[in-house]
Amino acid sequence: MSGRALYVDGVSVVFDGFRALNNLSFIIEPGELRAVIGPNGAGKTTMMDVITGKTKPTAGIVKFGDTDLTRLDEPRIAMLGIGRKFQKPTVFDALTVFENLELALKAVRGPIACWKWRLAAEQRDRIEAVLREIGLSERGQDLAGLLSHGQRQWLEIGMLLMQEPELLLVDEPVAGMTDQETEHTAALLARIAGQRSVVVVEHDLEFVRALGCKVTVMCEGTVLSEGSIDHVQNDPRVIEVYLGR
Ligand SMILES: Nc1ncnc2c1ncn2[C@@H]1O[C@H](COP(=O)(O)OP(=O)(O)OP(=O)(O)O)[C@@H](O)[C@H]1O
Repeated sequence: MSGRALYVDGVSVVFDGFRALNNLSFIIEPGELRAVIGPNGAGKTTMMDVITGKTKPTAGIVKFGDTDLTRLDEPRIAMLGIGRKFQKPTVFDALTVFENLELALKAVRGPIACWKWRLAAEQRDRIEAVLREIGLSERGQDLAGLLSHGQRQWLEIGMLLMQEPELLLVDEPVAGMTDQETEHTAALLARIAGQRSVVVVEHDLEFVRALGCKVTVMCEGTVLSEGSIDHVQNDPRVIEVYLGR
């Protein structure tokens, strides 16, 4: 897999004297799937805000390949191929599943290109490929409003995939999902990583185990532990601040 690695090195974020991130460092390799866990207030959301340009670090380096992300604003970072999925899906209920994906494709093309927009065969194929990837091939012509909670989350992941991100940040994807939907989501994220890097922030440890990837444990704005799920679950420091409570 060619592609860019994400380097976060010595990053601190200080809000009114409070250190939300404190010398945070990690590397995400191209095509890697990584889970990030940690107690409330550990700095997970702030870490994603720094990568996407919503928050500027007080100190440290954030690079995507050779590009310094700290110098770019949010739209420029998105255009570089860094996508973010928030917890709450933002799909359009009154449109079909297919139309939602079509809209995500148009969003990439920009307003002028959309003016003359015609859905070429190539783009139709791309939408159908994403429908297969997210497991919604049978639901393409259904209104998004008819989807289950889990299916809506997968559709939103599909909408991000239409933009062909190189790095996808996913915030608590399985909150409120059934066990079966959770399993499906783990398989989906494991499948879509490889062609792109995927960072998943999640509290559900069974889901994290199902992802079968390296886990970073954050606490008080920094990395407390890193390794396989078995490694971090047996790390006494992790047990003390996170698992043992
Ligand atoms: N804009 C802000 N101004 C001041 N403090 C902030 C701001 N944003 C976050 N914080 C604080 O920074 C700390 C880290 O918050 P963050 O939301 O990144 O943690 P988290 O790990 O995502 O938590 P959770 O699991 O609850 O979502 C928290 O103590 C929070 O109150």
